[in-house]
Amino acid sequence: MKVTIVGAGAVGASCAEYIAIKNFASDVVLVDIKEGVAEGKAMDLMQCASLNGFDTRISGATNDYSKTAGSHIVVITSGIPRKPGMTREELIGINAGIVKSVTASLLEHSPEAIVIVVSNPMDTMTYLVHKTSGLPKNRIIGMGGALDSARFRYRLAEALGAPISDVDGMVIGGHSDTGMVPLTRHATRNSVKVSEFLSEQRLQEVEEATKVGGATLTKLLGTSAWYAPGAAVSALVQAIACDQKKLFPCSAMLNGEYGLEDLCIGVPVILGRNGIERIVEVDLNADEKAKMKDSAEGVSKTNALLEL
Ligand SMILES: NC(=O)C1=CN([C@@H]2O[C@H](COP(=O)(O)OP(=O)(O)OC[C@H]3O[C@@H](n4cnc5c(N)ncnc54)[C@H](O)[C@@H]3O)[C@@H](O)[C@H]2O)C=CC1
Ligand SMILES: O=C([O-])CC(=O)C(=O)O
Repeated sequence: MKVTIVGAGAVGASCAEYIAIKNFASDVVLVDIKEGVAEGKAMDLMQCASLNGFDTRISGATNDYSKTAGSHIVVITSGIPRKPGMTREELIGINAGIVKSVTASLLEHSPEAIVIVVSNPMDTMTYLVHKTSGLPKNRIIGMGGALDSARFRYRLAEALGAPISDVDGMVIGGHSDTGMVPLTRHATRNSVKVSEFLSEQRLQEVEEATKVGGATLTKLLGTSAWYAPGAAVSALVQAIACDQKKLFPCSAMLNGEYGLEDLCIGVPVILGRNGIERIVEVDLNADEKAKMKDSAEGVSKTNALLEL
């Protein structure tokens, strides 16, 4: 199983590290436009192999896509991250051009690959890959909901005073500061609804902290986060590589599901060797449906800025 990651920056390198540590892929290729960076990070990571006990071969290439040929899964993390005070949507001007050209180069050498899009604004970048690549929709997956859900579980566990392993919860909708839809009504602590433990007000605070999870870290770090994003991407890669049939919220092209059409937005999907093997339609109440509709309007507004 060969995995290529374009963008050997913070998220790309973190993703490569988690994939290697989980030891399920034979090869990981890092590609970056900055001379020597991908080669250097690959060498540094390979020098962890004997210490961390993995056999995955990690190599790097400066803009040479011939090294990526025959990849089963390709991950796009190339592009600029936001700075404190910015929204993800403000990155569209620079990142759209990068994502479009990187996708074309990747598919030239790996026409059968499944594409995972990470660069922001992620839902719109995923839509761009759909509109420009001609790939079937099961093979284009946007990563956002897996990360947002991990942050939701972190905030729920904090509020509950419970271990994170006790908590289950999911975030759907757009991967933006205002567009996320945490499904609090469905969240549980070891099968017991979290509303049995937490007040309505505390749950609202958890939802708000979840939605601005990326912005909170960007303010603290001066750039956006990379450990949990890298871990979230590696979980999606593993689900596909190992045909796990795991359920994750991912940005998927919708054709009527959730009453939405012609946009990519976070919804629960089953991931296996064919990429998105099924979109799962959760029964939403009126409030959740309204939030999902608002979120979709926001994503569509950003999509309209693309020059397709
Ligand atoms: N979807 C999600 O949940 C998340 C998305 N992101 C997004 O991921 C992207 C990457 O973030 P970081 O890794 O923190 O940024 P970074 O700046 O550390 O790394 C980006 C890398 O992309 C490279 N790059 C730029 N243009 C390229 C091109 N044409 N070809 C190959 N490489 C190119 C840069 O040289 C750099 O090394 C950002 O757009 C960020 O907003 C970050 C975290 C989570
Ligand atoms: O916040 C950002 O810009 C990066 C990102 O998407 C996240 O960490 O959720």
